[in-house]
Amino acid sequence: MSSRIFVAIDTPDLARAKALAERVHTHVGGLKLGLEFFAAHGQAGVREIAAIGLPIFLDLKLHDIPNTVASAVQALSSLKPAILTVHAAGGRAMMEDAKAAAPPGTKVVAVTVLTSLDGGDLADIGVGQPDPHAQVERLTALARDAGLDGVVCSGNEVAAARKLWPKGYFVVPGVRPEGGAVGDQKRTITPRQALDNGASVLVIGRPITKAEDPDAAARAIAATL
Ligand SMILES: O=c1ccn([C@@H]2O[C@H](COP(=O)(O)O)[C@@H](O)[C@H]2O)c(=O)[nH]1
Repeated sequence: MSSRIFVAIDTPDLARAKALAERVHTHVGGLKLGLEFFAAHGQAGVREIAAIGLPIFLDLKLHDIPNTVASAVQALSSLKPAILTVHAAGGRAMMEDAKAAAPPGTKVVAVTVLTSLDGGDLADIGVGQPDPHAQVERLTALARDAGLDGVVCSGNEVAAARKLWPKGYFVVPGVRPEGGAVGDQKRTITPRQALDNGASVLVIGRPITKAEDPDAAARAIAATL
């Protein structure tokens, strides 16, 4: 079950990223690199982390017009990430073009509603339906119809999303061990509950990377699965 964990290596420090990845790599199934790391080290940095030998989840959350996103996906293709993210809010055509530009073997998944947002935040940005649950369902159906591989949502919505898309691939961040500090996350869930609700993979960052002993933290979480 530890193979269902992708650790979010969120740091702009390449040496620290490598050290963290090396420490946890035998206890997890993959490594997630996002904006913080990519802005600092680009494709060369991704290749260095990929050399450790685990699948790479490139979480760049692309969101632009279809032509720009498709070109960006094409420019990233030689990295052959296992998973690549776009924002579902970019619309159907953007998602269709992103998938068409991705290399075979890369799962393109759409972020529905960020796990750091709640209903109040959705109202602030003018989402007509300020209920994260309903918005996740709406964007899951759109991503499915656009031919993507799956979506990113919180563990609170994943059961409903999977009902709409039984064969979808569901990536769940905002995961916290029982009693863990939530930080900026607003829609959290425990690792066990997320899997029970239908997550395909879990994204876990700070509960592992900020722990005094990251490998012990990863092992302890894996033991709850
Ligand atoms: O809705 C989303 C989409 C992506 N993320 C990313 O997952 C990790 C979570 O890190 P934690 O330290 O476990 O909170 C982080 O890299 C986010 O960019 C997300 O949290 N929510």
